[in-house]
Amino acid sequence: MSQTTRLTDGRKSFEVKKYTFSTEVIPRLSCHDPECEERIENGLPVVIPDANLVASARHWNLDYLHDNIGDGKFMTYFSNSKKFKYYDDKKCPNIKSFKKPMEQEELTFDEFVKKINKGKSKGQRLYLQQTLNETVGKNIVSDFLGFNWNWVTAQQKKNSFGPLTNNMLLIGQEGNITPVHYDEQENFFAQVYGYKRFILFPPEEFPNLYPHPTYHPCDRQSQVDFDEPDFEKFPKFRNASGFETVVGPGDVLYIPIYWWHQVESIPNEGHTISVTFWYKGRPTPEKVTYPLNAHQKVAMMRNIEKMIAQALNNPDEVPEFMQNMVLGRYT
Ligand SMILES: CC[C@@H](CC(=O)C(=O)O)C(=O)O
Ligand SMILES: [Zn+2]
Repeated sequence: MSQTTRLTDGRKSFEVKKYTFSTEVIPRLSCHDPECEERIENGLPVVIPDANLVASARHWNLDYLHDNIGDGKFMTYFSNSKKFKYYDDKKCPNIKSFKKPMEQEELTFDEFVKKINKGKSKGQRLYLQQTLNETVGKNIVSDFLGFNWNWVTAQQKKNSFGPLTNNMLLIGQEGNITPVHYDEQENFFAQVYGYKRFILFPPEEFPNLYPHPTYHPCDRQSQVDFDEPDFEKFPKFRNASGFETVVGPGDVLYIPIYWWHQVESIPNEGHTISVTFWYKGRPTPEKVTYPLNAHQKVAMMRNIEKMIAQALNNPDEVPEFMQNMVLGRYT
């Protein structure tokens, strides 16, 4: 059994897997604490235990959702391992050798619950990840309208976030892992039921986490397997250093745009229910100030990669082109 370490959500403590990198604890601050506001304003992660963002959903569990969520379809991912590494279906043709790390299917909630029980016997794991939409039943609509929109909208405004893009409902089995990746949106992650471990890395850690190329189906995902890191291929991963926490029912974690995160439904703690609040990033400032910060540089690298891939008009030519451009020349 690999080494373990202990983490707490401020109420319970959990034994979790110890990885090769060091981490610091993400601060847990009241929404009334000026430091909490400052961290959000400065694009730093913070756990907020008392925002009551999804207090109106505190009664959500699988039975209640099953009886009230309606007969809509829910995107569900299937994995034969604990990992659910996201991929963009539209980019699969770019990498001929790409093997999908998981399967996906749209299920009714009833089918989802039935498959969870059936999957257990076949060693298959499920992860429901669906944007909440108008198909949900009236009780869920009422719970949704009861979210603390005053608080989260005030955060959006005072931090000049862009529009709310969506609220995704996430229902995972204990032990499920979303491998480390970054998103191009601001996120107030609300934990409704169960416990999730979050490991975060700032955008500055880009060189240590080796994301797939932008045209790859796993764009924004790290190539490094935290369980069996290939230090030959990814030597700088030895320098990785992050932050972590556990979120429990009622907690909100602010995940700043471009911050890497790995999410684990803590083993043996039952299933998890979460709701994301994703917002477009702040508008690009009129006047650029120097030096550029890390996430501006990530955005630049992404744009350059996309431009080169488009200009070459052949993903297979990009690796050689990029290597010819930098190897041995920028030492
Ligand atoms: C999308 C799944 C993931 C959350 C996440 O990556 C995010 O909210 O950005 C998780 O909870 O497993
Ligand atoms: Zn994410």
